[in-house]
Amino acid sequence: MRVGLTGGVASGKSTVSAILAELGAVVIDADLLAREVVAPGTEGLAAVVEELGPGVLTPDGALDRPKVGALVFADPAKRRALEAVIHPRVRARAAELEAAAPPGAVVVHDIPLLAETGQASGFDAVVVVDVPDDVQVDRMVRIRDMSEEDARARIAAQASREERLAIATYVVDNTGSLEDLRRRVEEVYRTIESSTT
Ligand SMILES: CC(C)(COP(=O)(O)OP(=O)(O)OC[C@H]1O[C@@H](n2cnc3c(N)ncnc32)[C@H](O)[C@@H]1O)[C@@H](O)C(=O)NCCC(=O)NCCS
Ligand SMILES: Nc1ncnc2c1ncn2[C@@H]1O[C@H](COP(=O)(O)OP(=O)(O)OP(=O)(O)O)[C@@H](O)[C@H]1O
Repeated sequence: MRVGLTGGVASGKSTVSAILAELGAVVIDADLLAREVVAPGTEGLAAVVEELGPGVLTPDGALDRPKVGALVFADPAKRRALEAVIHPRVRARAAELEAAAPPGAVVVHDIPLLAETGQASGFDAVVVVDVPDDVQVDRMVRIRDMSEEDARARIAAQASREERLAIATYVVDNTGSLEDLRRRVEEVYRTIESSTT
């Protein structure tokens, strides 16, 4: 069983995937892989430098993530260039991890840009974590200390709430408490598990 998990920035995907992992799913996290493939010393990092220039490195040779974020969320062409380096490498690594999952596992792919990259049809089910834009902004500003402008730029780089809901098999509303979220995720997981038997 292959499940896609998505949602806008700061909607609660990582929180949902942590609950799904506790419930027994094998979770493959695209954001984590997107860091691995540009770790210091990788050919992925060299390819990013080729595209965006050496100014995107910190003095110790790592990707300067805040700097790259400021660059690519203000310039769609640069964002696409970065994605063209990172996405194929993330997909290859995700496929390797999936191949190593135990037989019969529920494999959850946590992919922020699942709707944007047209991957929905490749999954048996798609779970969308849904909150209004203002809740995303509030969580980025309050918890992550981002400016409202940066938060809105990231949202603007993503599919709309409606575009994501259109590909959902299951919608997980995350406007309530963390306890509400856990209850809903357990309910969805039970339904997914029972659909595999
Ligand atoms: C621009 C980068 C360096 C900023 O790093 P930073 O540590 O601030 O953010 P992080 O990687 O943890 O991403 C946090 C969230 O930002 C959003 N986001 C990231 N990349 C993108 C993008 N290309 N388009 C739209 N939203 C994005 C997602 O909601 C993601 O969950 C980084 O996000 C990146 O390398 N992005 C390009 C790769 C990509 O598309 N990743 C997303 C899934 S593979
Ligand atoms: N129901 C909730 N109530 C209060 N805070 C929440 C709730 N759900 C998530 N959060 C908090 O909001 C923040 C964003 O959640 P999380 O990191 O799970 O989102 P995400 O979608 O994975 O983000 P990103 O797109 O940046 O990877 C976290 O600090 C998380 O603890």
